[in-house]
Amino acid sequence: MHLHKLSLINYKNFSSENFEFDTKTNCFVGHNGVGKTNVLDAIYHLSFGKSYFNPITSQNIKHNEDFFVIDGVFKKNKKEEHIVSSLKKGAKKIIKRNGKAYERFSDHIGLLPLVIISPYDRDLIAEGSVTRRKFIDGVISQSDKEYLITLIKYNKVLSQRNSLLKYFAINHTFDATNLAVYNEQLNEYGTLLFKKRQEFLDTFIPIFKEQYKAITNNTEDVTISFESKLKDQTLLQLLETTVDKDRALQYTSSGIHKDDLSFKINDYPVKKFGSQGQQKSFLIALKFAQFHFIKEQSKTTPILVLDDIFDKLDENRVSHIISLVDNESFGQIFISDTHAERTENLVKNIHQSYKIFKL
Ligand SMILES: Nc1ncnc2c1ncn2[C@@H]1O[C@H](COP(=O)(O)OP(=O)(O)OP(=O)(O)O)[C@@H](O)[C@H]1O
Repeated sequence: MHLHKLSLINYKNFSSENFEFDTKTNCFVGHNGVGKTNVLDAIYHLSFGKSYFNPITSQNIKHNEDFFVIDGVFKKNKKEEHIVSSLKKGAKKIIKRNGKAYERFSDHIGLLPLVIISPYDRDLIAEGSVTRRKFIDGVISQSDKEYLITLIKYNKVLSQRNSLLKYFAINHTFDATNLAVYNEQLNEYGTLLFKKRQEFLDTFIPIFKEQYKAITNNTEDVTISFESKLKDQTLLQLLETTVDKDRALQYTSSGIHKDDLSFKINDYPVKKFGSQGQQKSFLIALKFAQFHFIKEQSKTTPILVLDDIFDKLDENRVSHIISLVDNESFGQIFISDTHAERTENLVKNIHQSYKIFKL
């Protein structure tokens, strides 16, 4: 699968721009702030129906304009997939596949798998559990429709349960029967999601360890462990034991929306004890593992997007990583960098065919 053409109108700093891509490697080079990341983000948008960097879609309309259009032509299994995402200020975003608008954006997820490696990945280590859950959800959703649909249902019921808890508090009332309806539903969806997360990690963690070893060339013991209260009890039991707490807090304090991952190197948390280099290698291994996992599950080679790769690592490390990319298991790649010469020297080693776009 590859992205053949991309047209942007009023997307972030671009008024009107057209690209025709190489089936293998494509690089965007230029000074800081010229829009390299913005093009990569537009490509991400075509795959996920939203920006990677700015989730408030209306803010992606070019300043002083009132709409944007991202238009991409992909080739997948010898067929053309024409995806257009557009937004007019004040209206709802529309995503069309081959001329037909999606009723549910979630139907689009997984059609055009993509993995992005960007400086923002550091949030996976540095920030709270929500970024790690988003990572898990994002990886599984690209190859498991049932997971995504169940997650949407879970989140809807969760928000309804939270509204009910607020209602109880405001009106000084309580209705256990009413709450029990939501508990049952959360239990049904949450149990499935928990099981799928566990199954995912059973496959994913060994791939991650392999990738970390290949990237660092050493034998440090890296571990990812799944932290979930559902390991010891059912979600129904959990919700019943935390009911008083939930009423006091006016939100649901337990469930799969509290699951987390713990990252360790040689038994010490990466966040506190990992060197910068170790943290960067850890993140790249996570993303490469994501790539291989999705490829295996969806039987489609994801597009790989490497934003500002030199921000993460020195030139030797990047060359080493690129040498890992340099094989047939990777498909189309998009790279951004500020130095044209450095990028060209690097990409020559990936595939013989490449294109450099100077922005
Ligand atoms: N909605 C918008 N309208 C107009 N310009 C925007 C909008 N959103 C972002 N920009 C501009 O896009 C530019 C940033 O582009 P981008 O992040 O793609 O740069 P870059 O080339 O990747 O830079 P760096 O090398 O520093 O990462 C900034 O100048 C920013 O002001």
